[in-house]
Amino acid sequence: MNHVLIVDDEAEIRESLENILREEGYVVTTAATATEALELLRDAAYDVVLLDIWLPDRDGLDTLGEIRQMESAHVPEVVIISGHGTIEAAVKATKLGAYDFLEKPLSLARTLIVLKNAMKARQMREDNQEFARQLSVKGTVTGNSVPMKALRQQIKLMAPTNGRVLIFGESGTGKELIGRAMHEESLRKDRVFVELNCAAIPEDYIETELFGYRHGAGPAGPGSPTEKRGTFERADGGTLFLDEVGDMSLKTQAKVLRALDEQRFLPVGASHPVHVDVRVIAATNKDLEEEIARGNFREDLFYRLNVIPFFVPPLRDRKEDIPLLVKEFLQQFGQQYGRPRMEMSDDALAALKQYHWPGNVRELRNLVERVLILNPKVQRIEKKHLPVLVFRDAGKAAGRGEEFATLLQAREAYERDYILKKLDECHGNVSRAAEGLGLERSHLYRKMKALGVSVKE
Ligand SMILES: Nc1ncnc2c1ncn2[C@@H]1O[C@H](COP(=O)(O)OP(=O)(O)OP(=O)(O)O)[C@@H](O)[C@H]1O
Repeated sequence: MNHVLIVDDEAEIRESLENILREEGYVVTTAATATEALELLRDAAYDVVLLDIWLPDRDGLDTLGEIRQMESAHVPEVVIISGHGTIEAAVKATKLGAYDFLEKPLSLARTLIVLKNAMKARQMREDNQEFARQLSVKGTVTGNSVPMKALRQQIKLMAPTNGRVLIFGESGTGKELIGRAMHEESLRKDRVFVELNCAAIPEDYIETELFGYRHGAGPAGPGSPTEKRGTFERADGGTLFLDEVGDMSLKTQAKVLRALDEQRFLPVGASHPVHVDVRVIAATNKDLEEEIARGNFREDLFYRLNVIPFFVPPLRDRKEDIPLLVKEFLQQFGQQYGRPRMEMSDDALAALKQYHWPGNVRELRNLVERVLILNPKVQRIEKKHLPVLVFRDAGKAAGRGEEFATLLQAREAYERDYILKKLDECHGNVSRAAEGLGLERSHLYRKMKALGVSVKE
């Protein structure tokens, strides 16, 4: 929670701010233009953006608008920097959602205070989102296809036991939802459900995330606490959901194995072990047996986690679930956006069944939300309201070409294809694909999620 992006065309301001903020312990990146800034924001998560309202290439308010429209989990707080004569615009910007504004020449004291408060606001928003997410995902596992009915039965049967479950399935198929459903039907339902996505965390941090640290042995940063409880400790008495478990290093796997066997572990820098009572539910989109053969995953850990295997098929193999899922999402978002009784035409549903859904149910859910937002006056969603992407599989037969409405759409489609191609070359190995693309593995992972790309088994 300390990543700042400074966007200003004056090199002097960029450099002096960068030096000061670095000294204060922030991680700082700079950009001279709005285009450069938007590019950076699409590739990595920032907490606060200090945005000059007067930039050579783009209007500051437009840029602010674009930032606010980014995928919600990544939207940073924006602090506007304004010069003389642009205060009015800065005030307007705060009305449009900017957190605050700073006036040039910058006062060091005020800049630091505003930045600190913006960081706090960003943290609070994240906590609230997590809380809202926890409430909103309490839904049921929807679907009337044979495999989904079987899965629901399996959940009922296994939930009350303490057995470890390993859930296999592509990204976005509903593995976490199934993990939560298991928790809610278990004897631990009144205790916590803690999720850790092993692929979204840089390798260096996984151990401290899992086991926590003591006596200041954690990563340094402004206001970093001297100790932190890891996910194992926070999940005590409840369920720990380890997502993308195949993405842990062999070293971390050895520690997890020991923690599972002994139900105790040593936080980094601690001298005494912590005892816990945790039920672990793990999930993976990789073929772990193949990873074992390649020497990337420990066989003993695999058997420890895989007491009861669950297989969630990709959405393209159970397209009969689409109408029910759409109905459920229309109801969810209809309620959220104050538009009850939303529906979708049979034509549109048929078109959705033509598409191959590489991002699975997550992609379908995102699509329903996007269509709802982009068509504020519509109560019945027709085929013409669906994004072009859906028609790509059906090609010209559907009467829509490869036209994209915006540059962003075209770019996303291109990025998506390129990432898929790289992943294919690397046999679905995200780490190697990231290397080939010149990205951090965790960045590629976030990008894949945003673009609805999943690794094929
Ligand atoms: N059967 C379902 N019924 C209702 N909603 C679903 C279903 N499956 C998935 N979803 C929704 O789709 C989204 C993605 O699901 P989830 O996060 O559980 O997938 P995942 O397989 O864990 O993905 P990843 O591997 O990328 O973490 C969530 O919003 C979830 O609520």
